[in-house]
Amino acid sequence: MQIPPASPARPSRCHAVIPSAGSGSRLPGDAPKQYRRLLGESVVQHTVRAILQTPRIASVSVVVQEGDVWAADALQPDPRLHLVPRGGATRAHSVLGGLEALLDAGAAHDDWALVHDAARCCITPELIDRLIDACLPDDVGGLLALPLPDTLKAADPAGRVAHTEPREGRWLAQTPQMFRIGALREALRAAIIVNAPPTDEAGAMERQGAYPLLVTGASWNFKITYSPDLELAQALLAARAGVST
Ligand SMILES: Nc1ccn([C@@H]2O[C@H](COP(=O)(O)OP(=O)(O)OP(=O)(O)O)[C@@H](O)[C@H]2O)c(=O)n1
Ligand SMILES: C[C@](O)(CO)[C@H](O)COP(=O)(O)O
Repeated sequence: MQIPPASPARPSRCHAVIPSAGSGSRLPGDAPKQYRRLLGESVVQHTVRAILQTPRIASVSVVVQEGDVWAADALQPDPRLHLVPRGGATRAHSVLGGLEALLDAGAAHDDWALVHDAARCCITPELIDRLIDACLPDDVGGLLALPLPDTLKAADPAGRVAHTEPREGRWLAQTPQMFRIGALREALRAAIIVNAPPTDEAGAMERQGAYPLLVTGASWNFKITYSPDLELAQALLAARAGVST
């Protein structure tokens, strides 16, 4: 991979990092969920297409496990797209592998990384632009997220309600999550070294004392996690494309 040089118009570039190295244990099948097919294309191909349709994204790194047998077939070649076989034990390890590959390829420490789950294939260029617009002028960066829409219950071990949690000020984290590459790499390294890999990039930054910006996302930017999510994603993508399923 080689990163194109920065230009005077765009001194800090935006790079997408797509962790695509998970096993999808909550959605068992012939292949990990990011390689399941929707409307004849892989989940990750739908994700990558939306990102490539965002002109401000300079490069897209899809992070896969070494020896991944599905990725090459699952993605259509594009000059801005790179396969990075540096997936790790957790999502945080995979993202760290992607950031290190970007730096090795010539990205600058103060370029931005937009980390986006391969499994959130209903993302749109408009949402990505919303995040970039909000974060570019910010010192820290931030993430797409949604204010909690429902009443929140805490469960006891018997599966009964222990109590109702307050929902004011609670948000559901989505992706992309946008931070400076150098700062995010240090934050992920620091968390991993003490065996506390966070489940998202904002979590790593929070451990460093930062306060990431919450930028309103969309309910349809959901993560494919369980089997019905595949059907929902297919229906949504089909409706957008004007085809029947
Ligand atoms: N070691 C890992 C684990 C996850 N991911 C990626 O992180 C994203 C979000 O993670 P999640 O939905 O939890 O995926 P999985 O870990 O694959 O699913 P599960 O937790 O059900 O096993 C997915 O695109 C997944 O491929 C990754 O790149 N490397
Ligand atoms: C990053 C994330 O999508 C934010 O909601 C999520 O945490 C990733 O999934 P995981 O199941 O926590 O690995």
